[in-house]
Amino acid sequence: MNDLLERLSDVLESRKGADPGSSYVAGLYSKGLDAILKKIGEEATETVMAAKDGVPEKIVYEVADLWFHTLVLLAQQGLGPADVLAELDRRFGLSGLEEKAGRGS
Ligand SMILES: N=c1c2ncn([C@@H]3O[C@H](COP(=O)(O)OP(=O)(O)OP(=O)(O)O)[C@@H](O)[C@H]3O)c2ncn1[C@@H]1O[C@H](COP(=O)(O)O)[C@@H](O)[C@H]1O
Repeated sequence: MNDLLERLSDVLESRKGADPGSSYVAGLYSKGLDAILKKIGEEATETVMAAKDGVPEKIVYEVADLWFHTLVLLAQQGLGPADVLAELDRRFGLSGLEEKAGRGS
């Protein structure tokens, strides 16, 4: 589970240059950055609507779609989940909460 984002990211990387008709991700890459950004906008809106509905399963489903499409964006930009996790880790370290949680050195 811990390395799921990395494994998924590897799959997204492997779709680069693949036949656009062979996979959803390859098709999205072939449409370009604007198409990826449009999907992120749509999934963000669907997440908002799910939260307004207040159905937990719907929220999880839509957030998964949103996370997935942001991972596609990162891959398309030559980035990956490790870059985002490093930034979150940096902020967590800055907050001082890391030491309180017993993780600090
Ligand atoms: N996790 C996902 C994943 N989450 C969501 N989606 C796709 O994202 C789209 C979500 O868009 P919508 O909800 O708007 O549904 P839609 O109307 O079908 O969307 P469009 O086709 O119109 O864009 C759907 O087509 C989903 O199939 C995903 N497609 C792929 N993955 C993962 O990515 C890997 C590679 O996928 P392929 O490139 O398809 O092999 C797979 O092994 C999966 O693990």
